[in-house]
Amino acid sequence: MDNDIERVLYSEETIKEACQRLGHQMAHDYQDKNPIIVGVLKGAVLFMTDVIREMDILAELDFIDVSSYNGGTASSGEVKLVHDLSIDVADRDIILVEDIIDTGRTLKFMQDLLKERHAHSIKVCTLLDKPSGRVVEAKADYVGFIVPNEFVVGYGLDYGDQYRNLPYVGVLKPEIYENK
Ligand SMILES: O=P(O)(O)OC[C@H]1O[C@H](OP(=O)(O)OP(=O)(O)O)[C@H](O)[C@@H]1O
Ligand code: HPA
Ligand SMILES: [Mg+2]
Repeated sequence: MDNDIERVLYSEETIKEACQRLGHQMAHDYQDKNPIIVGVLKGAVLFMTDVIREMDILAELDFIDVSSYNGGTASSGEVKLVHDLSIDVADRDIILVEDIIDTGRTLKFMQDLLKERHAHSIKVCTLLDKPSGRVVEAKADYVGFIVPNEFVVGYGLDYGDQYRNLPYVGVLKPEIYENK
């Protein structure tokens, strides 16, 4: 798989340092709040499991699966709820954990859903933020790295459901997805 990567953006070690920084920041902010930490399937799973282990606080975990890329490199524009939460979020403090915010459509969909269900507070932690991709207004409260306007894979991020198991984040060679 490494041959398909044009260049590594964030190494395993760099990602680990980001998980420690973000985890400690959130643990400080959520001391005694017992938040529900919601991982956004599938892409955020690796980041979620690493960052929560840096958080020495009481917290519950849940997962949600929303999809809009269908394995491609561009948002379909339509976000679908594939797998819903299992915990009632009413009156609870929620931390949404994402791998990347690009157009912002996925995040806005989830924030609207949580507001409809009367969550007490909603904050967002993302490993990667691609502000150049925004189509809708969407902002994260805890950000690992700002990425350039390129399609990245690895550490949970996919192209065609592949590359998620790369231990680093890298830029996919355009020839892999061009003319597909
Ligand atoms: O800001 P956006 O343009 O909405 O893109 C960000 C979302 O897109 C990707 O998920 P995807 O829909 O590919 O599902 P996956 O996590 O299962 O790969 C990524 O994991 C984010 O959840
Ligand atoms: N890589 C993988 N999945 C994504 C990206 C990306 O750059 N942007 C939105 N979903
Ligand atoms: Mg994806």
